[in-house]
Amino acid sequence: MDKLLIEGNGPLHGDIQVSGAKNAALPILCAGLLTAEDVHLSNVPNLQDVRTMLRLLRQMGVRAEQEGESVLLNGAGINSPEAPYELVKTMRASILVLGPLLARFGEARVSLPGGCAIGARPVDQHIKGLQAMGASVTIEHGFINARAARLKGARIITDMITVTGTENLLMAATLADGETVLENAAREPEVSDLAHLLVKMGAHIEGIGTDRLVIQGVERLGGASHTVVGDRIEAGTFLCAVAAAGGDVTLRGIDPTILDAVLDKLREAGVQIESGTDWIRVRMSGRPRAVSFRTSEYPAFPTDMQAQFMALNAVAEGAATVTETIFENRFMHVQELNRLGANIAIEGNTAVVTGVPALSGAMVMATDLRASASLVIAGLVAQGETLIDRIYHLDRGYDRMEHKLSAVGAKIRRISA
Ligand SMILES: CC(=O)N[C@H]1[C@@H](OP(=O)(O)OP(=O)(O)OC[C@H]2O[C@@H](n3ccc(=O)[nH]c3=O)[C@H](O)[C@@H]2O)O[C@H](CO)[C@@H](O)[C@@H]1O
Ligand SMILES: C=C(OP(=O)(O)O)C(=O)O
Repeated sequence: MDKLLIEGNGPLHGDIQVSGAKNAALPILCAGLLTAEDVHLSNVPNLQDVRTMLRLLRQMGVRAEQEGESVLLNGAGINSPEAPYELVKTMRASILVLGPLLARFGEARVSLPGGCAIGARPVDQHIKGLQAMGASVTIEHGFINARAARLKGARIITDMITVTGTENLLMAATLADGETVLENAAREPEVSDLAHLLVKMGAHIEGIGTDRLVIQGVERLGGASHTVVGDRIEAGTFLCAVAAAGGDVTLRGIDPTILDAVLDKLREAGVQIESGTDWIRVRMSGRPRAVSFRTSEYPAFPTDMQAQFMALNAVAEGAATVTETIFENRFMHVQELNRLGANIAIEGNTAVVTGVPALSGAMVMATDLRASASLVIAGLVAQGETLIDRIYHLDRGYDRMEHKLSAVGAKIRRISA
């Protein structure tokens, strides 16, 4: 199993190219299931989750050619509308094949994703929405079996805001008979990016970027070309790294307006931010100030940035509270940060972080994707060496992170077992 070895090494300087967003690329790859024509994608990040999704699509009979950050999909030859447990268990986003398969082929068989380190993460709202559209759904032997000769438009109000739930129902609705209204829809930029691709494929969608999506179903969708939006969470992670370690770094390939809540908190922490249409420059000297926040749905502060800000608060001046409202178990990084000398106490869904002047390197274990990122940030500022085990979590969602950080002066290297 690969590990990352980091030596705390002072400020970071230079440029970093941000990759395409994992959470946009995964639903967008699934949209390739909705058509028999070619879908050309660019800015697809080089991630384990993308490789897993391509494997899953190929197994169903999709032709998927990948060259660098471009992917060409063709779903003319799909012969098996099924997502097996072996792939779903490694990547929960596999559930995103359910809506497109059912809408285009009238049937789908998708392994139920299990819980994961950050919470139980049920998919009841995906199922409820498809049932409202006339699907018959049974759950047997760990699989969701869904059937519908043709889905029918419906008005669907999900019990909570769900990102992949909105994406699954949106994709299903594009080929349904009649109008679907998705109330309480997720407004995350990655949902909008998917919707923009669907429109290019011939879908009729109104309300993109709002919490009410209105979709007029069409008989079929065609091919399209699309560039995946930049990854705001990857960008946010590098911003936190500079905020903690100090330095002057410009991130390229990222729209700053989709990071408003994160940039606000960084400014509050004392970080200097400048930005243009597709870049963000971050400058920091001295110790950050601790910042309190609570996670919430977009456009508020993202849960996927909570762990990285916890690492930043760990070395900040003062104390702050961090409240996690999206997932019931997303504080697994706290124990590991404390192994590095942080002072963090958990009270229910709130963590109280009292900043310390310095962390000290140690052996730590990554427990999930963003927990891994928080340990990398902590390792960059800790005195001495930090060895992070189980970085397969990091590889799911970061494109060559150690290369990008080395290029701006970090002492970080992968140790392959
Ligand atoms: C691939 C992808 O895009 N992953 C993102 C997506 O995950 P994901 O789409 O899985 O997260 P959701 O938005 O669905 O989850 C939000 C909350 O709703 C609950 N819930 C959700 C669906 C459902 O049917 N029933 C239910 O109870 C979840 O357990 C969670 O507590 O949004 C999360 C919240 O921004 C991010 O952290 C993930 O990075
Ligand atoms: C929780 C995340 O991803 P996933 O939904 O793929 O597990 C994440 O990107 O932080």
